[in-house]
Amino acid sequence: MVKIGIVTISDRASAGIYEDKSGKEIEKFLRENITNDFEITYKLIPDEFEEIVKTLKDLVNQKCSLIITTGGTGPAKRDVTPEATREVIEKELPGFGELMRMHSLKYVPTSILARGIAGVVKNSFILNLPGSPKAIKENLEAVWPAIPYAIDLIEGDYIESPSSFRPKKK
Ligand SMILES: Nc1ncnc2c1ncn2[C@@H]1O[C@H](COP(=O)(O)OP(=O)(O)OP(=O)(O)O)[C@@H](O)[C@H]1O
Ligand SMILES: Nc1nc2c(c(=O)[nH]1)N[C@H]1C(S)=C(S)[C@@H](COP(=O)(O)O)O[C@H]1N2
Repeated sequence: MVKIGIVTISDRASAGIYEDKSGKEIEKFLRENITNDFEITYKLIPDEFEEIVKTLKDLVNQKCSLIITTGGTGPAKRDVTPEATREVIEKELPGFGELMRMHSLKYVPTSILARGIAGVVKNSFILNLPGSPKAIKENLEAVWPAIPYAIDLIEGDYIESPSSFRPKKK
């Protein structure tokens, strides 16, 4: 079974001030784009560096092949998701952040403020998305096609997804 972690990082959603719509948007996207069975571990935490690091490490140790975070990627004082992610990953994959920002400019000029990164550690691929619910699909539609193959390369679970791309083996 494919294991996936969804981590919503939001002071206000984690305090119950508003409902976490962004985590639900990630789940919706995955259900629409993955055709084999998968199970989701969901976490809702505040913008606290140590808590983010611990949550990501726990999901890596639980062998989640894909871990998607939402929130805490901007320039505000409490936005520390990229820093916490960098603390956990072994290799950064800069193309994902570059493409997400380039693609998001079509939707909103302030997408230049997002600092989300992607990277790999052990058999896990970690991706940061912005916090706004509408940003989820806008970013995932750009980078999703390369994610299942990236997970193949780190020997994670095999994700079946007609909307993804795998280079043909020679
Ligand atoms: N998980 C979420 N669910 C629903 N709406 C969200 C979520 N995260 C962010 N938003 C919305 O997107 C807007 C911009 O996101 P941003 O990450 O700046 O929120 P924020 O103000 O930093 O949230 P917080 O204080 O909870 O960390 C927020 O004002 C909020 O309306
Ligand atoms: N596609 C897309 N990207 C987006 C947005 C959006 O609405 N759509 N919001 C932007 C805004 S306003 C901010 S501040 C940054 C960082 O958001 P975060 O701090 O919630 O992670 O993401 C940006 N990227």
